[in-house]
Amino acid sequence: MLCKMLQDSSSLSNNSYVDFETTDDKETSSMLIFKSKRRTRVDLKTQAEKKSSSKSVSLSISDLEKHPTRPKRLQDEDPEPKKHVRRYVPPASSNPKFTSAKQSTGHAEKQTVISPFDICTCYSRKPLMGETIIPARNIGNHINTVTREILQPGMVLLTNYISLPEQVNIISRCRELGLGPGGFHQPGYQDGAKLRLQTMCLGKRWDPETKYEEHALGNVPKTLGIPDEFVLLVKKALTDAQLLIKKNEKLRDVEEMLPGMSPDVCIVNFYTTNGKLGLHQDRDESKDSLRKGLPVVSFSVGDSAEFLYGDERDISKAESILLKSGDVLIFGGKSRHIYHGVTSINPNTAPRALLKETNLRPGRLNLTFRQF
Ligand SMILES: O=C(O)CCC(=O)C(=O)O
Ligand SMILES: [Fe+2]
Repeated sequence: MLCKMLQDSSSLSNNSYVDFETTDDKETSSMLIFKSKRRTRVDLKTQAEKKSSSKSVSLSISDLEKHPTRPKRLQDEDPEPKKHVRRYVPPASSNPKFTSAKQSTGHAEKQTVISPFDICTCYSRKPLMGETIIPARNIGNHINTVTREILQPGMVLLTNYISLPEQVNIISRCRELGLGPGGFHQPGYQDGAKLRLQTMCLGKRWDPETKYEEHALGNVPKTLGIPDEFVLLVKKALTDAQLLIKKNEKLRDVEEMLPGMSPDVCIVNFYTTNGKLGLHQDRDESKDSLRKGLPVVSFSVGDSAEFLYGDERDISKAESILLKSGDVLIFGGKSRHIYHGVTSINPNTAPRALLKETNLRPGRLNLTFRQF
């Protein structure tokens, strides 16, 4: 393979670089060939090495001919033992965002492997038998009590609603699903613009460009459904929000202000500490769902976030709230069409006990549930 690339690089002018990527079933390597008058320098990097330091070796053409495969020296110099990284190679699809890009470069077959985004820094474990987790309400010295607040008609904030074991389970399920087919990826638009977060869909698929159009998603792998325990938690939160409204407002039918719903869409977002999401409306669901004001139910886990909402797409007129780990925000009925977005993630604000249990990366996991 190396010789083939070098032959191909013979067409290169001097002092020029060419970047090859090769993939075998174990790892992806990138090869940067720098050609000058006398020598050809080859930089070999695995994906992991690409992120840290690169290795390069300067060899003449004759040296290289002695090393028809990856030079031994480079293999021996690996500073760390290789970690096993599960990689997903998506099938070619009509959707450019998911294309695995087996492109013919004219020099070598180039195949881009999309490494799934891992929301945890290393393997997170489930508690062992008999091992106790600090309950969510006893993190630190203060008690985190559940509060329920109506922010405006149809919009309810339940703070500290999701218990610590439930948050641990959310992270572990999302991590597992996020590493598999159809898992976390950085979504974007056809023009190349990208959202500043990682996302995946459970249940029905949504994409910022193609929305819910199934045919536009080509042969992207089908995702798993929404875990049952997530659905139960959404329904419980909705019932509690409705009870709060019922108690506060003299209404004959609470459904008029906040209807119930059965989620069939869950968009999971992961924001690293510089992640954000501009003001937008969630209005890609079916006409019927939007007309009835079927609510969006949002779970926050990890670092807290500055969340803006308002009736106009104008940051200066928007209200701001802090969404913390374990909070549930619901907006339906008259609030279903609010503009909303995330302006910042507050680093180092995730509960310590949660990080200890899960090794969640710095950042915030957000799940929004809707009924299409
Ligand atoms: O992260 C959040 O709190 C909001 C996410 C959101 O608005 C969306 O996914 O549409
Ligand atoms: Fe949204």
